[in-house]
Amino acid sequence: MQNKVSFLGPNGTFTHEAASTISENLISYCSIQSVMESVVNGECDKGVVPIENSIEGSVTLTLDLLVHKFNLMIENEIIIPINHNLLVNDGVRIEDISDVYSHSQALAQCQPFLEKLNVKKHFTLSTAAAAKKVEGHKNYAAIGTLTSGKLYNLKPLVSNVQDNDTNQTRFIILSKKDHIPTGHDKTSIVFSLYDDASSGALYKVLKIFSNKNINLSKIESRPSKEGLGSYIFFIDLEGHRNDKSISEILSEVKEKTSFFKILGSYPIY
Ligand SMILES: O=C(O)C(=O)Cc1ccccc1
Repeated sequence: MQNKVSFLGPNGTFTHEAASTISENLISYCSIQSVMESVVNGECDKGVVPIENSIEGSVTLTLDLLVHKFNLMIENEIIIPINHNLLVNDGVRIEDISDVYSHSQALAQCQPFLEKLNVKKHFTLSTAAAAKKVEGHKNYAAIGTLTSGKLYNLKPLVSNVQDNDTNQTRFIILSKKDHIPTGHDKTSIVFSLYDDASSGALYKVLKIFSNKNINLSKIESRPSKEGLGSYIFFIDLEGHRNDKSISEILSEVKEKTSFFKILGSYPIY
């Protein structure tokens, strides 16, 4: 069947909720990497993965895989509010809980609540994988969506356990191609500098954007994995890579950097 969309599953994850807003033809994969693989090998036309959360910041695995492992393009983005629930089996009281399972981002977003609970924390590949694991264990709880609670026979013992009421996550839709220009787009790029240690090296690249009045909506650095002090920079800039002015700017950035990759142009959400 055409237009299959993969997502970080199993059913009941936040990514499932995000992916449901764009398609009914969804296929669940158990890891971010396997979602990306499904698009590369043509099993699916698009894949949805989380990339950034308003409390916890970037999903670094997604960034690293896009830079180092897969040549995929960001075709669009989806932002949804995130409410976490402490999910338990029927009859379980808060004092029964010794272990809490969830995705690393979810555990981090609920840090103050979990500290008060004083429980052991365990990472799973997704929040719904945690709910699945907890089903039937009276001393375990999961952090996740109400949907995953329903799917895996758990009840929300406490709702809205995240650190902040305005918790949002940005998901990206990955494809082999990015989006055609719409007039209201942004472009995600990643690059590294010839010499991280030389003074003004990053400034010289950023100046290319500012000279042409191009607004940057995100800048973030990650280790290049080649040694301490060596970084790669992720930048989101306003405009589409097919706009003449943006394409000239990107060529200039490419010339002045030792590594350069366009992750895609797509509509601003
Ligand atoms: O595990 C999930 O449900 C996901 O979709 C990843 C995630 C985890 C926590 C917040 C947002 C997305």
